[in-house]
Amino acid sequence: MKRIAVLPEGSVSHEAIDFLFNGEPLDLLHSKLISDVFRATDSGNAQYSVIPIENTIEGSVSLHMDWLVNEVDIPMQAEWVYPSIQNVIGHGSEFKTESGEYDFGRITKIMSHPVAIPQCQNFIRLHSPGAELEGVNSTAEAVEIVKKNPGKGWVAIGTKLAAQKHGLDIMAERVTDHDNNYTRFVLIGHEPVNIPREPDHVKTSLLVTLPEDAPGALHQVLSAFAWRKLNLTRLESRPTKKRLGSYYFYIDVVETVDSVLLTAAMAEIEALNCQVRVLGSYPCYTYPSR
Ligand SMILES: O=C(O)C(=O)C[C@]1(C(=O)O)C=C[C@@H](O)C=C1
Repeated sequence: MKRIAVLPEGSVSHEAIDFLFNGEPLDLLHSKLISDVFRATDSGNAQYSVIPIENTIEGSVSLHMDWLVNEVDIPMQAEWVYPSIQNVIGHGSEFKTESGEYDFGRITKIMSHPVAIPQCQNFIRLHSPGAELEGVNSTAEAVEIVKKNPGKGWVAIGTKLAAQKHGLDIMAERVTDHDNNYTRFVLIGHEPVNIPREPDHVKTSLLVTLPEDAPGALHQVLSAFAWRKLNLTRLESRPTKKRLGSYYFYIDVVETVDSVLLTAAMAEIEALNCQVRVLGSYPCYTYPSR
């Protein structure tokens, strides 16, 4: 059985891992902190770790991207896109009016993962503008804290799975600003993973560092992909953290690192005095739209 490190039971990450492995029995090692999820595979405690890296509404989860690049050296082995369906969860009786409706104006505090709170801005602004917002380690942790603190007017934004686990009420369903709210997850590990399903495509993630003060260097890097008609699906700059104004470029290419075209493009980029690091070459899966 595969041993996989993932955020706590009832987190979006936990829901998402089931989809990737299609219900295959897994030995899940739940960790409260994403840093421990990373460390579990780094230390050999788990074979793989589940890492959320991008969200439709919030964009890159920068902290997780930075960990992938700077704190560990574990290749990406699979990617999948899964809907982040968020709900308002609490002790419903605290907010019920005489007519049996929920009065969201009575909410004093909304807790969730810092990536999940901005996904629900419209709902919060409209229904609970006075509520305090508090970011915690995961949506699942938020639900657990709310469960342990009845009578304070606190609610969590999280999954139905977490509400069920803690026996709390779902006071409002699907409260994200956009219905098409998806999260991109990667599975990192030292061995390729066997997923008995055809992928939608295969992708390679590269980290490219340009030579200093070289005008047009990024243009030349992009040309190496462009004239080979290699399809880029992501281009993002992140600070190298070495000095202000110094960046690396995170590039996703729909192609495997074994392809002649991609290997040639990488050689061309290296010949431009750029550093190229392969973060992984892996199959990608998408959750069928609902
Ligand atoms: O807190 C969770 O439930 C997570 O799985 C983490 C995470 C993230 O880090 O982006 C994953 C997806 C959600 O959209 C919000 C939070």
